[in-house]
Amino acid sequence: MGRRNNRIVLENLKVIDAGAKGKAVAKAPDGKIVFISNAVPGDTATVQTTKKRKAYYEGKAISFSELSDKRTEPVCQHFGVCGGCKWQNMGYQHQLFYKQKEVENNLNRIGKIDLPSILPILGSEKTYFYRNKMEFSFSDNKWLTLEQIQSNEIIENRNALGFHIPGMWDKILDIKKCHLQQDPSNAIRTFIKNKAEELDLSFFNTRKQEGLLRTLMIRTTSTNEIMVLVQFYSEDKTKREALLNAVKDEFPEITSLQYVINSKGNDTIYDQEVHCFHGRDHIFEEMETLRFKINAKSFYQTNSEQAYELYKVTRDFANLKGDELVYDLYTGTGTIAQFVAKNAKKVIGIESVPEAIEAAKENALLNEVTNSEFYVGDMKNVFNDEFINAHGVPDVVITDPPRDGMHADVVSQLLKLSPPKIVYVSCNSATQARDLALMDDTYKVTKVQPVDMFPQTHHVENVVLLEKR
Ligand SMILES: C[S@@+](CC[C@H](N)C(=O)[O-])C[C@H]1O[C@@H](n2cnc3c(N)ncnc32)[C@H](O)[C@@H]1O
Repeated sequence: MGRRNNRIVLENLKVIDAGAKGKAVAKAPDGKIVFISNAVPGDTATVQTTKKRKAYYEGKAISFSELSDKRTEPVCQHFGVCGGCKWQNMGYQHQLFYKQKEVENNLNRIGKIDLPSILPILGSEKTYFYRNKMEFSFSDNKWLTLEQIQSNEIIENRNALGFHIPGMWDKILDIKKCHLQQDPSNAIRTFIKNKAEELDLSFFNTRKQEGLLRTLMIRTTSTNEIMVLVQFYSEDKTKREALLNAVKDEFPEITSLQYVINSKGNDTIYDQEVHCFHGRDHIFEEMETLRFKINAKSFYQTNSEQAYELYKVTRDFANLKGDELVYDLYTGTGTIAQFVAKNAKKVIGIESVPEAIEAAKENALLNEVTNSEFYVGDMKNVFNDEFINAHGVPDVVITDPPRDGMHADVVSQLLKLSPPKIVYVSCNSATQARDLALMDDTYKVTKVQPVDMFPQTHHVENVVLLEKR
């Protein structure tokens, strides 16, 4: 162990695993665990620590004496600076291995429950260009790389259109090409940046809260529809129209060109009026025989192809016969509810975002799904005895909570109702494991299927079937 700049340098650590938040894992000579960014299991790395805690260190690999055979060349020029695809330097089969392992570890270590053998993770056919939604920020305070700073070159144009540097709210990495969204996403972003500069539209400065252009959202669908939304800080009709007309003329394939004027302190558009500049105010995504109308504020799973795989697993696990009352908790825009509706007597979706419930109802009408109902509210308040008395005791519950998992009151209510089957879809197997442990006396886990929705990242979805003991 050596010391440099008051930080500990740990030399020649063998990286043995990939851990939480996608960090590589090694053991320090003093026995503590070291979580390392920028390394791959199988590497031998010298690590500079950035954080020291009682049981572990956090740090960054600064050199390697041995490179892992699990490594692969990252395709993206922004890898290592952009926080988006931290596992791009690891082969996809190895990414899948560590995702599967994370699910197994969480269910075993946190859940401490009897498990069936966990089904092999469903990998994604597309490992790049799989996202249907990207959001970029404009900034007049571009992040400079170490090379740019060291070159002493005077950089006059500090405009950027890209992503926040991890942990830095006011620094934006100027993205040249992102490998996550299909064409023409990159072409649209590049055109908008260049055109904005040509037309002299100022880029936002978050600290000073100045500048005209704030954010850009691009949504694409598997049916090749495109939505583009530009967020401005203030109204300058001449400049706004000049930019949006140029975008419309350059990309006639855009289905929906919209804008927002948002002068408040943060970028979220959810409390803002969205104006349609050209085309429709929505696009359509399709899944099997269903069509989903998506507007600028709608939630839709960001990997459409893998969402279809996830929903198929959910439907298989539910194994509906047609006479069941199904509850779809945390229904979002009601996509799972509508996906399983034709196999059920009735489906009831509950969700806290009112706009999502409006969209769920609209999509159900559009899809002629007549046996679904949707209700809005916080789950722990809505999913109560009064609601059950009014709507009936479920035969099957599908639950797909956010990363925090289910509120303890929701778990208690599930146990009280104890439907024969619960299908638990989760984007965080650690909180899922916690909830499964709470239900273990009443429910046996009979199937577990991890699904990869986000290649090149450590994130993994997991579907579990619980059957009443
Ligand atoms: C992981 S998403 C699932 C969405 C949906 N099942 C789908 O596949 O598109 C979780 C959903 O839970 C909703 N949500 C979060 N907290 C909630 C709460 N306390 N009560 C009800 N819904 C909540 C979110 O708005 C989000 O739509």
